[in-house]
Amino acid sequence: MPHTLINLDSLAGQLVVSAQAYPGEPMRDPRTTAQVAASAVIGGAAGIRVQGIADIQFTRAAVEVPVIGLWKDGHSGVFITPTLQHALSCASAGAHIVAIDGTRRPRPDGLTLAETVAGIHAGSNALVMADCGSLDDAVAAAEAGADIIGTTLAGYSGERPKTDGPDLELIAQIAAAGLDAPLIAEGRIHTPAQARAALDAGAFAVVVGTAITHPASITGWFKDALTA
Ligand SMILES: CC(=O)N[C@H](C=O)[C@@H](O)[C@H](O)[C@H](O)COP(=O)(O)O
Repeated sequence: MPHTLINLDSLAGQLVVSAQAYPGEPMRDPRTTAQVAASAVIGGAAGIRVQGIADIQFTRAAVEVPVIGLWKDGHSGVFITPTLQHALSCASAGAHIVAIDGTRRPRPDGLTLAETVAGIHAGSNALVMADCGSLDDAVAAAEAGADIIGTTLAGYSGERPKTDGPDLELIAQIAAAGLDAPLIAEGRIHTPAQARAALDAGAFAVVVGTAITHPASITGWFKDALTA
């Protein structure tokens, strides 16, 4: 099956908005996710990233832009779309791009990253975004056939420090490596200036989540500023 339903050129230099509410939160409803996603598109998002099968389905129905889908299962280790079956479910739900753990850690189903990417390409028409946590991850993920490299797990997989803002050093390192797959900067991009800096560091596109779509966190930032 071809995995070319979308043209990645539409994301070049653009903003992708991640809309995710966490288990138990008031906004944890796929209809809400889709409404937030549609609002982000009105504001100029060229793509949307959402978590969960129902969220992918509702969001696909609500927006015309490419949808990056993932399935978080667990909270530690390999938890972003951890197995091939999780990934194929995301693709079946309508994700144009399936985001998966792209680190070099062992996967719960025992498959290698290359086998997982090949399985997604063979079993769906989705592209694969490898969520990486280091330069070594990114090099390995590109070699494994990932269509897109993300810095999503920088600061979360133990290989890189958890920087206050985006890990611009890593973004620059991966961009300089000249990998075959485009690089999407993701993780702790909290201001428009940081988004710009990520592009300037060599990213192909930028994902912003919390700073646009997570009101509890944003409210906390303001509250902390008032009480500090
Ligand atoms: C590490 C992890 O689980 N990242 C998740 C991946 O989908 C999300 O919780 C993040 O919100 C997303 O990556 C966007 O990043 P930020 O919210 O920092 O802009």
